[in-house]
Amino acid sequence: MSDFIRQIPKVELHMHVEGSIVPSRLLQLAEKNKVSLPYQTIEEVEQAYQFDNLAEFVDLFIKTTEVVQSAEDFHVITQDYLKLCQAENIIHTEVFCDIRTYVDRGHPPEMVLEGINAAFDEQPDGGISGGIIPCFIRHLGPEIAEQDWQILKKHQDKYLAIGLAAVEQGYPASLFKKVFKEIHQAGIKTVAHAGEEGGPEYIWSAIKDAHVSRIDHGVTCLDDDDLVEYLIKHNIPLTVCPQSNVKLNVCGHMSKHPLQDLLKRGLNVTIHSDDPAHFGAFLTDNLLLIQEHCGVTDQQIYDMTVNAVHASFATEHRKDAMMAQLNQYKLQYINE
Ligand SMILES: Nc1ncnc2[nH]cnc12
Ligand SMILES: [Zn+2]
Repeated sequence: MSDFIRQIPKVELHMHVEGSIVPSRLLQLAEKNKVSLPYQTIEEVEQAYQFDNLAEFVDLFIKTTEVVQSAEDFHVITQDYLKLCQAENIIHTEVFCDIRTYVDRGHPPEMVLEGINAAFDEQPDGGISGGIIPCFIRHLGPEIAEQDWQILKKHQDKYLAIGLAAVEQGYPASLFKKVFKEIHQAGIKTVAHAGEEGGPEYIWSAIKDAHVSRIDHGVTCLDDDDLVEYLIKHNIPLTVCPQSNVKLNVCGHMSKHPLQDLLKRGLNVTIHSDDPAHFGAFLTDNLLLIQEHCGVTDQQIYDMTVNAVHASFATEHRKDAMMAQLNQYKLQYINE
């Protein structure tokens, strides 16, 4: 069964690029850039990656981003990540980043956008496709998001969409209504983390106030039948990250994850890794874990991958090519 998961072409839509920095690269960048970290060995880094909740995680996440200090560093971490994608047969990936953390440290925003894009640009024809989704850091509030938008406005050819991430509780998308209206009017697609720790009202707000094409996480939608109905009617994808939900105490053990309930209700679910290095599970691991602990079948894995192709911001032409690749696996494994 797991051969199917390892071999099927995959699509990643919810992955924060600094969350893919493996401990060895983290330590190497810290040494190169003379950043003093509270851990010296790979084991110490791994031990530090234990979290009680999202706020605690976001705090550590932002601290570890200090090791990334140049476009070349972003280039290298994205190259590392794309190599892992190749090994997992991830054929398309849309990576989150934020510019604010770096702008506040005196770096130009181009450092982030151009560093990451340089790695995508090196992909050969027919190689891994994708791009960047810069996110506002919601706990910094709407004024900072507006400043970020003024920067991002000038670089519209360098990203696929704009997102909203970081500490959710107390920071609904409604606070960012004005800036998201401007972004929407500029014809730029949006996504937002919602319903990770926050309740259904955060998801409603992401839909109504941030005009999102996808909800990142969205697992708490099950607490509101009207919301579930709305998400189904409008076919709004939920980019669900099972291992992240376990590691950040959203759902307890993986066997308690609400994934099968989301699927039974007929929601448009896709599966992703969020911060794979921090949570110890890249995309393939997440798929293996849900198969083992949530009873997810190969057919469900296939269907969620098809959902991810359609939920992506790839061109229609690229989506057709991805579907052609996926269909081969359908014939091989599902129709047998
Ligand atoms: N799981 C997550 N939720 C919100 N913001 C994040 N930034 C990195 N990982 C995140
Ligand atoms: Zn996330």
